[in-house]
Amino acid sequence: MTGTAATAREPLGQLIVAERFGVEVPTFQGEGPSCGHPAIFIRLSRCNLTCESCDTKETWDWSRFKPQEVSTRESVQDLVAWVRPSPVELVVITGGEPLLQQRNLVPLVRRLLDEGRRVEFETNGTVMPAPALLVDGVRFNVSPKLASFGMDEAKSIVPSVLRAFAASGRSVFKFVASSVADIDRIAELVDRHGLAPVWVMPEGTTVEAITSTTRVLADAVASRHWHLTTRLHVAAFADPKGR
Ligand SMILES: Nc1nc2[nH]cc(C(=O)O)c2c(=O)[nH]1
Ligand code: SF4
Ligand SMILES: [Mg+2]
Repeated sequence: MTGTAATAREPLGQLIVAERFGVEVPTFQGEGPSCGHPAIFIRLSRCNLTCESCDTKETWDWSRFKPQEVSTRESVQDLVAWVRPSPVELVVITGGEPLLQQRNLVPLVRRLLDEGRRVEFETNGTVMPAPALLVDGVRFNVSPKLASFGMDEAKSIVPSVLRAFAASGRSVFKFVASSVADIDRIAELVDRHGLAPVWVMPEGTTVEAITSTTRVLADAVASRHWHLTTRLHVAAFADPKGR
């Protein structure tokens, strides 16, 4: 069994969490428009996609991981209390696919915003966001997965959802790329679905891979007047796990 979506059956007010970090050991948002900004991370378990190049398979690949061993149920209240002592303004909610649990994210996000935080979601762009999440203080870093990333685009490209994110005015589109051919594919998707602003991030989990892929992509990204991001946490920390 892989890629199991968990939604309606979870007890109200609880989230299935894979890991959380950035309070006890501080870190930065490593990717996208807030790259370099101090950030706290809540990584939710479960995904509706099964990308071959996924670097967080512990959130969904039940052929390799046991869900009970790689996730815990945590209440909204406990997560808010965990964040509270930190001076860091930005809370990043990632996964997996965090919007699979959006019913229980609404109260979490509301309380974080009430306490003066800003929230960014890292989402794969296949799940329609609830109107209650489309509010000031929330941004969506929408990362549609390409066939070259090992995902069937018939599943990963959902035009109605991409258009809703684009229309929200609260989204950026952050594509992972490893070749100039990927940049051409991104351009087709961007034109077809009216996606903006566009960010491109090199694929890679080592400094060497990210550096060499950045060199491969940079001219093609710059010539389209798109944004380029790195994966700062990979370069910044000797052990980027939990950072
Ligand atoms: N520092 C840091 N920044 C990140 N931005 C997006 C992340 C993710 O795994 O979604 C991530 C992450 O895992 N660590
Ligand atoms: S959408 Fe993201 S979390 Fe889900 S399988 Fe693909 S890379 Fe992994
Ligand atoms: Mg990551």
